[in-house]
Amino acid sequence: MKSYHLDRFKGITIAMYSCYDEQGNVSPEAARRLARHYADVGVSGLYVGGSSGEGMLQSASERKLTLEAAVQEVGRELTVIAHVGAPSTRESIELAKHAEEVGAHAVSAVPAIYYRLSPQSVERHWQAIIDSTSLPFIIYHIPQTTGFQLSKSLLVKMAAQDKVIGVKISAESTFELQQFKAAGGDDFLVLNGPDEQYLAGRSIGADGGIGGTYGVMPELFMQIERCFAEGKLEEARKWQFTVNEIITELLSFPSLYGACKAILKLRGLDIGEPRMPLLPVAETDMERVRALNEKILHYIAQV
Ligand SMILES: CC(=O)N[C@@H]([C@@H](O)[C@H](O)[C@H](O)CO)[C@@H](O)CC(=O)C(=O)O
Repeated sequence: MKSYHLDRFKGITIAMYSCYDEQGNVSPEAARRLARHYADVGVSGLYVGGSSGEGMLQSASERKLTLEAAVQEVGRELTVIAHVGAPSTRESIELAKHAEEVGAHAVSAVPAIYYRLSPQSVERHWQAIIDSTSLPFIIYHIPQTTGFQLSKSLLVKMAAQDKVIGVKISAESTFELQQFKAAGGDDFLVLNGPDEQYLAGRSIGADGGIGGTYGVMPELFMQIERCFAEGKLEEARKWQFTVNEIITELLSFPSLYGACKAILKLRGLDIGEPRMPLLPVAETDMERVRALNEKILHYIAQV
């Protein structure tokens, strides 16, 4: 059995968006507002600095500012996981140590990006991060962006350590998710990444989910989770289909995060635009964004 309390990592964890001011600088104030909003909605946790958080587009000091703001605002109410993946192991270690200092509850990392890495390199990279703090560690498996395919054997080797408490799997195969769950064992968390498959992931063994589109409709994902936990599978499926209709529309914009941020802005939560090369919503698309926001609010009102 792991010596860490795993339940706190289950449920709905929001992959928090980046927060910038009008000049495009990281805004700790906006990060606090956004984190507070999610805590008030009642989600389980925040995943800070991941894909949705644009960690890879920010300097280490910017990432630290965002994490500090989130932990200070909601660290006593929510589980805060710091994504510390970076192009180099050295930078990831710096971020992991900082995450521990400021009170994050876990660290997580993708394999180092850009270079094609051997499994041995990735293992050494993750191990160096794990050894740099006393925090639990969650592997971030997202092969479609990193190009690294995590094998079951490496997963099993990593999961044998007390500190390695789980994997966030953003690959789209629910079969792989189930295989990782079986390989990791009962006290190893598997967290669903593709939001379109939240219910499928949960049904086949995921313990919860971490997702980017949760940020514009956390209530709907909490509803799927509630229905699933109560065994109301027909209802859970209905809500998953609703969510998928919304995600399909979100993905039709030139940038998913641009659309999500524009929606939050319409609701009074201005967290800036995505950072280039990610695109903001074009003025000509704003009518569509407004209609989508209305649709999401309509569904949220039915929960
Ligand atoms: C490939 C990818 O970016 N997947 C997203 C999903 O939330 C994704 O945006 C969603 O399912 C829409 O396709 C997450 O798994 C990533 C995530 O949680 C993060 O921001 O770190």
